[in-house]
Amino acid sequence: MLTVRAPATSANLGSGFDVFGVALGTPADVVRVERAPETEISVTGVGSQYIPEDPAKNTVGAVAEALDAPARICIDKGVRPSSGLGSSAASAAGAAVALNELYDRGLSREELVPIAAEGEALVSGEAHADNVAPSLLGGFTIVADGVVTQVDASIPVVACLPETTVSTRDARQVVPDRASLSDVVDTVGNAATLAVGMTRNDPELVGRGMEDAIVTPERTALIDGYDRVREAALEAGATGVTVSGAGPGILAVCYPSSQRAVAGAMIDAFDAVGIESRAYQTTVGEGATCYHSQP
Ligand SMILES: Nc1ncnc2c1ncn2[C@@H]1O[C@H](COP(=O)(O)OP(=O)(O)OP(=O)(O)O)[C@@H](O)[C@H]1O
Ligand SMILES: N[C@@H](CCO)C(=O)O
Repeated sequence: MLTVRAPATSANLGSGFDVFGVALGTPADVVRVERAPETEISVTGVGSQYIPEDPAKNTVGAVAEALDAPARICIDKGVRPSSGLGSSAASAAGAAVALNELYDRGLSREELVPIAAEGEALVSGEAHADNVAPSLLGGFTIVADGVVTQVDASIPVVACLPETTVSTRDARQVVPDRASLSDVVDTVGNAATLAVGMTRNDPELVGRGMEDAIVTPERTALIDGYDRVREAALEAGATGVTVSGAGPGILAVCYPSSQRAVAGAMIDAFDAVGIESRAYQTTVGEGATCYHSQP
């Protein structure tokens, strides 16, 4: 039995739609695998009742198929599905690392990115890799034209998850297919600012660079309480706030000294509109870790 911990991730970061992603210190999925004649999947943990165990419908089934690596796969979900924290991607990334090891396929983490992205194609209709890349590689990742660039980063964040859910498939329907030149110019400027901020571990630059006037405004309309939560986080000291992935999770960047206040303000703001939520106070962290192996 071989065990892999694969972290939650936050994709887009506002200005980097389908391009940027970060690995989060917490939460994470734990994926255990052992060789079997055919793939069998069992799922426990947060939201497991909503996750299919049929290999044709689970992201890890798509990964086992792509690696030609049938296995008994146990997923212990720490990342709630349809939350915006890359739940489907965490399982896929964990399975990719575990099965690559189990079957001695010898693929690098970069080579596993398109394989894990097959799982995303299964659930959202598109093999976008902006969640699987940081879950596999850690830190901050840029996926551009199929090529992944990674930098280690250590930025404090608060990921606040309301009890509501938004499916990525639905949230992709509201993405506009056109943008004005001035919005594109602003977004390029913000994305560049954010990327430099990651290389400098600078929460101010990262927070400022998350602004986006193209995709995010359409997505926030799907999240009850978004404007109130964003305002509350900024007032409590966040340097930037945006939708995490396809939502409904909301990501705030901050300095360590204001992390606790930001988390409390976000929970209170959701509470004020009658929505329960939980906040992860964490930092941009490591990629999937293979931490236990037994014969
Ligand atoms: N191993 C898995 N883990 C989680 N969800 C899975 C898994 N396999 C299939 N799914 C399905 O994928 C959907 C959740 O994926 P979705 O992309 O909508 O959410 P997410 O991964 O939490 O969010 P985001 O990609 O916005 O960060 C659910 O319908 C769920 O049943
Ligand atoms: N880039 C993807 C991430 C969510 O899986 C989206 O926003 O649709």
